[in-house]
Amino acid sequence: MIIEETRFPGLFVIQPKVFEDERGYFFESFSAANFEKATGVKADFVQHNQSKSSKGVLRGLHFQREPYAQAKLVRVLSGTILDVVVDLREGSPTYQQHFSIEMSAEDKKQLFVPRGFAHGFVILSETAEFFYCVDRPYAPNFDDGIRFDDSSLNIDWKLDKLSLILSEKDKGLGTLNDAAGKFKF
Ligand SMILES: Cc1cn([C@H]2C[C@H](O)[C@@H](COP(=O)(O)OP(=O)(O)O[C@H]3O[C@@H](C)C(=O)[C@@H](O)[C@H]3O)O2)c(=O)[nH]c1=O
Repeated sequence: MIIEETRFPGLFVIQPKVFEDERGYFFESFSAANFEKATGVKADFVQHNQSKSSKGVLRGLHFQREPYAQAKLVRVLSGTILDVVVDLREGSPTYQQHFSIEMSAEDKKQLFVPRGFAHGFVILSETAEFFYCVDRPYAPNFDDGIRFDDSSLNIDWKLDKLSLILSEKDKGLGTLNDAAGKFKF
C-alpha cells in the first residue's frame, strides 16, 4: 500500500497493493495500523456509505459543520469518477484551493479527506458506485455545502455543464465565501 500526502496538508492519496492470482484479486481496502503509521492519523470510522449514480451526476460540494465535521476515506466500486475537495481550514497553506483526482474501480485509488474540507464528485462513466467511510455520524442539521460552479473556485468538472445532473439541494448551495470561518487549520 502506497500512501502519499498531497500538497494539501492531511489530504492523502492511497494506492493499495493488489494481489492477483488465477482466482481474481485481493487487497486490504483499509488497515488501521498501516494508515496510522503512514499518516499519523488515527481514523475511527463510525459510518460506511455507498451510492450509485449515472453519468453526469454531480454530488457536492458537501461538508458537515462542527461539531459534526467528517473525515472521509473514499473509493470507487464500479466505474470512473472525478473527485474534488476544497480546503476550508482557515490558516492552511492551501486554504480555499481545490484538489481533483480521477478515481476508478480499475485503479482502486482511495482518497483520505480530513475534516475541514468540502467534498464532491462527478460520474464520468455510464454509471458508478461510490463507497466511503466517515469518522462522525450523519447530522442533517449540520449539513452544508458550496456550489459546484462557485466562480472563485472555477473547478473543471471534465463534462459539459449542461449535461450535469444535480439534486435540488445541491443547486441551492452557497458560495465559497459563505463557508469562510467555519474551520480552523
Ligand atoms: C449523507 C447521508 C444522507 N442520508 C440521506 C439523506 C437523503 O434523504 C438521502 C440523500 O442524501 P444526499 O442528497 O445528501 O446524498 P449525497 O448527495 O450523496 O451526499 C453525499 O455527497 C458526498 C459528495 C459526500 O461527501 C457525502 O458526505 C454526502 O454529503 O440520504 C442519510 O440518511 N445518511 C447520510 O449519511
